[in-house]
Amino acid sequence: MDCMKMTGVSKAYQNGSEKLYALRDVNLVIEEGTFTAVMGRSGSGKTTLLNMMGALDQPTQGQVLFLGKDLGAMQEKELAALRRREIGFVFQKYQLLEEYDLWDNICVPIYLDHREPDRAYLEKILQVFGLSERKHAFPSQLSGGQQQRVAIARALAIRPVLILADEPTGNLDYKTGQEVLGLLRLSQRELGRTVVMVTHDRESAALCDRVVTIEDGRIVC
Ligand SMILES: Nc1ncnc2c1ncn2[C@@H]1O[C@H](COP(=O)(O)OP(=O)(O)OP(=O)(O)O)[C@@H](O)[C@H]1O
Repeated sequence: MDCMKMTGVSKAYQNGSEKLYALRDVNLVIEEGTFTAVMGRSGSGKTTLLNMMGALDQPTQGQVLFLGKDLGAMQEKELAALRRREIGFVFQKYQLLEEYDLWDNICVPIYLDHREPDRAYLEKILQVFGLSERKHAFPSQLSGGQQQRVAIARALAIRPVLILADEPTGNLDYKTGQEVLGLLRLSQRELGRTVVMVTHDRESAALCDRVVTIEDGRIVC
């Protein structure tokens, strides 16, 4: 099944009397269980595309289907539930909560959904991610690479269908970035998640099943 299907998606901003297109007539299918890289220059529309996929933003034209459901036809409440349950987000700047320890950080999306964490599953993720010993550390006590691993663990905690990662290795050195990429790859291969990742790095993109390149809001290949 298609995880995501975009048809004729455009996003326009009114800039005075001019219209600025962040996305233009994008047609894109992301199949379930695949790892896709999104590349393009600064300002080409990568984040806008990811935000559309994550139901964080709505197109001004066109249709976005997630698992066959039309996001444009859903109420904000349903969209919020979908973001909480089906989509894991990973950002360049980790976005962990400083006042919570590692364990609580990864449980936040579960608490927000008023569910009980599946301890055994989360312990397993932490073990695979090499974080078991640091469960009670606070974000400020962790390295950048460790913080990004926590962010991926948090994204996986809800067992999402889709993981959206916006330059997840952007703040990391080469080796740590490769480790983080490896964990995203593992999430896809071993856990069957669909991953879409924005990256500026050709080498990282080469590890993906597919590379989508955007130029000036259009998909060029
Ligand atoms: N809220 C907004 N209002 C007006 N223009 C916007 C808004 N958000 C984005 N844009 C414009 O849309 C275009 C695409 O932005 P987007 O953030 O998607 O680019 P990007 O490829 O992710 O860039 P970067 O690599 O620098 O993060 C840019 O020209 C940007 O200035």
